[in-house]
Amino acid sequence: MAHGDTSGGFEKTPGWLDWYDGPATPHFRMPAGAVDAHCHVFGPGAQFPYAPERKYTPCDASADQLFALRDQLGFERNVIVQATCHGADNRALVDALHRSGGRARGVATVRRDVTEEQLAELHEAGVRGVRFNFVKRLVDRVPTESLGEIVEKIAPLGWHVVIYFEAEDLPDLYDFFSGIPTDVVVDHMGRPDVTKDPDGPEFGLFLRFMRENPNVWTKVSCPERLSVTGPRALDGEQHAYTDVVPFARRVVEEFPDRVLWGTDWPHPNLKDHMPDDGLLVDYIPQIATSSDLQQRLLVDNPRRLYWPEGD
Ligand SMILES: O=C(O)c1cc(C(=O)O)oc(=O)c1
Repeated sequence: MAHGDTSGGFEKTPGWLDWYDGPATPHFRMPAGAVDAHCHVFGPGAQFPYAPERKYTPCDASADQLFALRDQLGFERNVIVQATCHGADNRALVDALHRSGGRARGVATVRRDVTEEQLAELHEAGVRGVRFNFVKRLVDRVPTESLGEIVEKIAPLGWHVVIYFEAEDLPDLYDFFSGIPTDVVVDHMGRPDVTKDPDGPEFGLFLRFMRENPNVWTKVSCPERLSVTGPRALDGEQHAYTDVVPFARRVVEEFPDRVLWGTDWPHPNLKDHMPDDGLLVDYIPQIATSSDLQQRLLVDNPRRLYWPEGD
């Protein structure tokens, strides 16, 4: 089977782009102990079926393939985030965590009726957070009251909440997000429209959200998703996605202790290209321009959040 096929009788969403096979070895020298703090596993569908309520059907992307990429890129650890194509069935995630030998932590999706026993099992496997998704093309909206109940259940475990939303929805969600008492991690900088001014009101609201809420962190990830003018991380490009750089650099410099970075492998739902993950790693020094900022972004911050107990 080719790397990107989907097993178990599932048919990929038409136009699906498979993850990039044989990525370049990055030029960027990763600091020791670096964490890829946002990546996913898909299936394999034959073993871990995709959820009936999913909005897309991906190619398979297994834990072993993820760990091979980790080694190739020079990361030591992963934070694996439950992908929406698996709904609240966390079995593929938990299996990947078990296979990682302690080198991965997880962020799960749970429903309001999740039990203490189920949460304890997830914790034992290495889960340290739950993900709330507000991107309409990915999930049906869950009422914020239900999410509030979930927060009450996970807070005693010391978990945090990962939120995924688009910039235009922040004004409506601002108060709900600001009321979450645990740590909060925003996926992909709240998806700014990078054709707008980084000093303008839209990104300004996101920066204000981070300033006003010291418990809020963000992943400065996914330039390949946010970029409009590129250039793309392909064919040896060493300065990819320059249109996203001013946004990410701004966040890294103002909040150096509350930023994380991840590959987002296997890059669900990209429409126009699939990046070479080696060249995507070479984007990092454009946004974290000193070894001190790189150390915090890639090592110190993710370890504080996901391995606070130390090694
Ligand atoms: O923008 C996306 O399509 C996307 C989807 C998912 C997911 O399906 O979980 O996760 C991401 O981080 C990004």
